[in-house]
Amino acid sequence: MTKCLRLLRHLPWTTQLRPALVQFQTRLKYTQHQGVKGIRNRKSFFEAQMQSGQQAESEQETDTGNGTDTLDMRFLDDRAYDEVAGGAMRISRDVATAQKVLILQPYVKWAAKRNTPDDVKPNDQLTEATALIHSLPNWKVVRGLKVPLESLERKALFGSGKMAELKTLVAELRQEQQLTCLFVSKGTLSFAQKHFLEAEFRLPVLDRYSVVIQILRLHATSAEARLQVAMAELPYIWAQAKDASMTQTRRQGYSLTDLQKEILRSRERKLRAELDRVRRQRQLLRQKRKQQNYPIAAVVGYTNAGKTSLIKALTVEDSLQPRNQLFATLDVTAHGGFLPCNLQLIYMDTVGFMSDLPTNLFECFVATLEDAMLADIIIHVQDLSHPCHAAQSAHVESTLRSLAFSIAGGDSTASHMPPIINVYNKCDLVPASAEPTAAEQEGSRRAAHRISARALTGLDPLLQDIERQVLAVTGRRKLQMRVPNGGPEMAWLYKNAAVVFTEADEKNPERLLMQVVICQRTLEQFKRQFC
Ligand SMILES: Nc1nc2c(ncn2[C@@H]2O[C@H](COP(=O)(O)OP(=O)(O)OP(=O)(O)O)[C@@H](O)[C@H]2O)c(=O)[nH]1
Ligand SMILES: [Mg+2]
Repeated sequence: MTKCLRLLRHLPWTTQLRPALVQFQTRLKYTQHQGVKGIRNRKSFFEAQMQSGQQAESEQETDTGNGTDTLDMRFLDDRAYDEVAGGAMRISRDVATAQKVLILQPYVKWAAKRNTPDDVKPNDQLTEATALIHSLPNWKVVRGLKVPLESLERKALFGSGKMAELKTLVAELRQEQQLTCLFVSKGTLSFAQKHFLEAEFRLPVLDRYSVVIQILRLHATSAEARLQVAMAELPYIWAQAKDASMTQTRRQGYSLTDLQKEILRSRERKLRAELDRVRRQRQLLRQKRKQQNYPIAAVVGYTNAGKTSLIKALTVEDSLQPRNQLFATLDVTAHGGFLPCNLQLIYMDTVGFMSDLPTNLFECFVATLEDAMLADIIIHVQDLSHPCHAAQSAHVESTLRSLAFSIAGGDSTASHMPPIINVYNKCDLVPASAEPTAAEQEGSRRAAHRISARALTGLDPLLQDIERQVLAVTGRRKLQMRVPNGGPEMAWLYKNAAVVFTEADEKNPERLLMQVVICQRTLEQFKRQFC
């Protein structure tokens, strides 16, 4: 069986062949939370290593416990905290509650007239706001409106004429369609703005921060993701409370008592302690992967660009479920795949980025994104069919740069970014004959692979490029070696290097020609042992 597999892998690597291969290969997945599942048939080996690693860590650091599986999550379910959070976010933790939403997309009139490719138009903002609401089950958009404004900072947000118009509309929608809340699609509304609008409309008013938190709460199923989302809620609550106390709204309903402040502080302390534990756990896993010497490719990109779909296409991993929802992936998971040269590679799936969100919302996910920044290469997946493609990729690139900067401890000279491979996904949705858009012109300057993760097109050249970059960055080389046929050298190379192909030596039938991909360290080991 193993021989058969090897033979199969020596055949040219084509997308058509891949599904057939998959039936034979046991592709296993590693996740932070379910323990390490390793790659190919090395699961038990990797798990044994993990256990010994965990033991070593708990021997060294007795206060760290036994990893994320034993995280104490009970404190997350805290009614007193939920009340405080609900007061700030205007929405309960219960995501199952049906909501009928009116979306108001405010935009600054003069800014909307600018016409650079990186500018997101109000129409596109409204589409993104609608997608946010549709990411929550049982939430329906009753109507979406763009509202031109002079500035987004006024306390009333809208002028008096606009306000009267909106009030009439809200009253109508309440009667006809049982409207339950308003979503003002702006990063955060100040407490004063929210309070004022709620008094006028007599309905709860949500901003982007609170809607995104609600989506994250829904999609966070693993222990780590739940901790991170819980942490992401706190800066928002503190900011709202600070704003409320400045506007002296004790009488108006939202200010924190000393007891509530203590509830928040103690929750923050516990969350920090648990997240530190998660971080150490991640570092340990990174070390293990380094020891295993598997090259790692982090797949990053704007939310819904198709990161999970691409990994699924490259690894043919059945368990991966791409979903047409924003922030579908909240856990960094690793998936084993093969490069054309037969080298095993780990693809890391990551949480998607989104613009117009306060940075502290994503600060909590930095620990997971660190994995991406410390990978050997980054694959930046972009949705070419999206009208704001250029703005989205510019946002991802600048976030990556600032992540690299913060990981380097704020030292710009030390900040390091792995090589980036740009991938334009969803090409099946872009008419081939269409005039090149601004985004595409931008792309031709930056050399990107045009693929469709759904239609499985363009993947072979992409894999070739990934291979080229991985070999270069990890110092691996392709070598032709002549070894005794069936000898220990051959077995050693199969075990420790990636064998691209083998063929009998025509001049000497007792010898075998092996093309292998090998790193310098492994080559030295080989020489020590056999030469
Ligand atoms: N038409 C088309 N749809 C695609 C393609 N790739 C992905 N999709 C769809 O786009 C949606 C999002 O795909 P995902 O792979 O979940 O995107 P993601 O980047 O992982 O999203 P998040 O995890 O939410 O950040 C799904 O409905 C996919 O089926 C493609 O090449 N063509
Ligand atoms: Mg995903």
